[in-house]
Amino acid sequence: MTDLPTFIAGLPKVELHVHHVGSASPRIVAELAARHEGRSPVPADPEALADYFAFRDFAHFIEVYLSVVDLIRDADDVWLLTHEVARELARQQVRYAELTVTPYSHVHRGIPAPAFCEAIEDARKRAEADFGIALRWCFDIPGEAGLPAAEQTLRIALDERPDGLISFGLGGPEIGVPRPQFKPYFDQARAAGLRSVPHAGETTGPETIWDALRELGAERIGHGISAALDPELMTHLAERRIPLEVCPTSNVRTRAVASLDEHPLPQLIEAGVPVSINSDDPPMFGTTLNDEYAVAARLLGIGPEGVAALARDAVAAAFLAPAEAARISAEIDAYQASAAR
Ligand SMILES: O=c1[nH]cnc2c1ncn2[C@@H]1O[C@H](CO)[C@@H](O)[C@H]1O
Repeated sequence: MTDLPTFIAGLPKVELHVHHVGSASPRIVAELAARHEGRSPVPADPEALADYFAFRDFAHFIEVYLSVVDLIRDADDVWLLTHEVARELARQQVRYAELTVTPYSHVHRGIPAPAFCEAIEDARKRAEADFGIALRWCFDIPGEAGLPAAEQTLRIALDERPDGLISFGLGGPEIGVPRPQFKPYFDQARAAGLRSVPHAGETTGPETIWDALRELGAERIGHGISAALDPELMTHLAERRIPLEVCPTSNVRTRAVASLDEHPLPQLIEAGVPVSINSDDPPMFGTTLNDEYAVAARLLGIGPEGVAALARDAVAAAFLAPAEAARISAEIDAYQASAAR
């Protein structure tokens, strides 16, 4: 049996909770910063960038995140970012990824919605041809921008409707951004066939998750880690098979959780809550999806068998067609069998 990091590196995976801009690697950020020389607080030097991605608290994280969003100024920047994010995911043997994109933030900075959607779609198709990875989009509302952003995100989703668009989300801070106010927008998105995947229970308690389920029709929950504080909620998630998109290192780096040893992932798994392991904003958190599987393995005390099971659980939680999900699961089975020899 190969060692666990090597096993994880070769394991076919899917990723369900990873942000477009949040995945801009130091190299891409440096390239974008150089393109718009001097008009950004974001350091172009990868070393200095590592220090720049050290967050005092969640609000500071959002502030830094938005400063990277400011680097993306035109459709070419969007294309470059998207194609490079796909390259990095494929390098980690990701076969399928649901990438969270925040169109409002880019349109708000002057990139027309049609040009933005054309750029992500073209990069998505090129990535499939170049790297063999299937990308789909979650369009999320930046919660800090409130109802005007909800309105525009819904408009872009319904008017542009890029082929890769499959879900509708809500990101940004939860504190001061109650979920029920977004119900009209999620109702319309779901009526149009988009799947509901809001963030909830990352920086606030279980009641935010209950709101996301009851008011926004959430089919999966972004993060959702505070469910561990509410046994009734964990039972509900387990019985209804509503998956949480857990991003362990993100929660520590944004200070949502004090340390990995205090991360509630083991309690969630113990309660039978469906969980997928994800990286969220990998370069910002100094991690990768492979690293997150290694963190989960350590927290759960599992080896290759358990890690392969986590990968299958993510496939089961994905908005994949059954045949495609079966194909990726079979690839995981074959890989696990060959690694065991
Ligand atoms: O871990 C996270 N939690 C919440 N929002 C996040 C996270 N990572 C990235 N964003 C993104 O930050 C944007 C700010 O406008 C939000 O749109 C959200 O998508």
